Amino acid sequence: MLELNARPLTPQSFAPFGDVIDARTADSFPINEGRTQRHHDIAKVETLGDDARTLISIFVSQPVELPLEISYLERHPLGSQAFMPLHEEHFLIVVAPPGDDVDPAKVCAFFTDGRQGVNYRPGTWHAVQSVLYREGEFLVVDRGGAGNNCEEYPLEVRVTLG
Ligand SMILES: NC(=O)N[C@@H](O)C(=O)O
Ligand code: NI
Repeated sequence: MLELNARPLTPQSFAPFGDVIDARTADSFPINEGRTQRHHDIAKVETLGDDARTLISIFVSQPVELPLEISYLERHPLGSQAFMPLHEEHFLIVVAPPGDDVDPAKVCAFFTDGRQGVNYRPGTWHAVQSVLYREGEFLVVDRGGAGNNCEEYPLEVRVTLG
């Protein structure tokens, strides 16, 4: 069993896996006569393969128990997948870099601060959505279309916090 202690999510630490979606760290500029600040082009949505299209969905998730014990990671080779909390929910992230095999030494675990979302780039191995403490509601942007866009990799991981 791989044991990991989750650490705070930062754009730099998450860079090998995708983007952190956070108004506080994005480039922004005023629009709408100054009434709105546009936090611009925060994450790269990618949809690959036949009949690819972008999906917008909402996930309502029940909280996970801690320590989080998972038995597999998954990846979406044909598209990115973004999760943005709608009510400042905190969630756990377990990721490994894209590739056909997962090197346990490269598996990382993070926790978010409520203001952060993530966008997994295509092929990033990750645990399924794991909200902490209370039911969570997330806006999800990912890829629809032909082909298999969800592959699993068996891996036993236990994640603790703090
Ligand atoms: N299956 C699904 O839509 N969600 C997963 O990909 C996930 O990462 O939670
Ligand atoms: Ni996924």
